[in-house]
Amino acid sequence: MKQYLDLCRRIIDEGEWVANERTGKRCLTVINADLTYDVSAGEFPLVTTRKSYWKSAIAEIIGYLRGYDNAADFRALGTKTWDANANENQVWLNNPYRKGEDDMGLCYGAIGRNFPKPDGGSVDQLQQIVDDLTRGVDNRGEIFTFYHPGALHMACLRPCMYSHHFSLLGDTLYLNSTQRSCDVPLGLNFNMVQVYFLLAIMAQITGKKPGKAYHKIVNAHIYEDQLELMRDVQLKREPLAAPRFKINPDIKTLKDLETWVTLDDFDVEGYEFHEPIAYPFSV
Ligand SMILES: Nc1nc(=O)c2c([nH]1)NC[C@@H]1CN(c3ccc(C(=O)N[C@@H](CCC(=O)O)C(=O)O)cc3)CN21
Ligand SMILES: O=c1ccn([C@H]2C[C@H](O)[C@@H](COP(=O)(O)O)O2)c(=O)[nH]1
Repeated sequence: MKQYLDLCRRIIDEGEWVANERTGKRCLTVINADLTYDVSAGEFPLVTTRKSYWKSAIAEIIGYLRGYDNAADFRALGTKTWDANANENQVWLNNPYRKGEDDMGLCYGAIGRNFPKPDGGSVDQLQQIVDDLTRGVDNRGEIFTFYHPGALHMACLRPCMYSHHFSLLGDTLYLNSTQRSCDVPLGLNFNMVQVYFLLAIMAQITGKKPGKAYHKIVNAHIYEDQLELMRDVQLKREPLAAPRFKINPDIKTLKDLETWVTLDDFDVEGYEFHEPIAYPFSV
């Protein structure tokens, strides 16, 4: 939580204004931030200086792991966070590749679990990583990437957290996640939870101990219409004690995650938080 507040403060103190063509808004921006979550110590990085809808964040990442490409599937899992990008952005609505209502196109898991090979066919990166880690193998390239430069024009949005690289030291699993673009008031509140979750769940389904997760952010920004709420409301509040994150121990395989798991299989204990803040969202 301190890391998060420090980054928010740094953007306000040192950020530069950058015009963004896609959203038509200006963003106060810094380049490069490195956050670390000690999953072995159970340091769950949940924001306490406003109410965080952490179940939405978990639903998003489970949808990515399942390879969903449709906002309706995300809604069925428990989050509406993809509705606007799938259905309200005019550039995407005009895109000939859009397959109709709720389609998100080739983004995140839809490409990551079915990554096209130049010599034909496709690769399921996640299945390969799970198989390797389960056998105790880290080939120094256990990378789950969503970034395919030749397919970006076929998606409603380019992936923001676009690479997750897993490593084994003995039976301890580590994760390095990279994010190219970060909406700090809204997106990062979810992305921190997602990086923690990804290491915790991958350790559980591969039979490893979780170590640390390292989260690199390249472009970290606050949109102009979010600035006042961040500076004058959220940053005036004192953070509260970190809660604990619980995963149903019956989740043992990737298949379990793909088939029967719901948000009821996750819980947060001891979550104390300040009043909700409704930040504006830019489509
Ligand atoms: N501008 C922008 N920021 C993002 O963070 C973002 C995108 N676009 N597009 C793709 C996904 C969708 N994400 C989203 C979308 C909406 C919320 C949001 O509205 N959050 C509210 C309410 C959440 C809820 O009720 O479930 C919040 O207060 O956190 C958060 C992340 C993250 N990503
Ligand atoms: O997981 C996510 C997904 C998206 N975001 C934010 C970062 C940007 O504000 C927008 C994406 O816009 P681009 O023009 O494609 O950079 O969404 C996030 O923070 N986290």
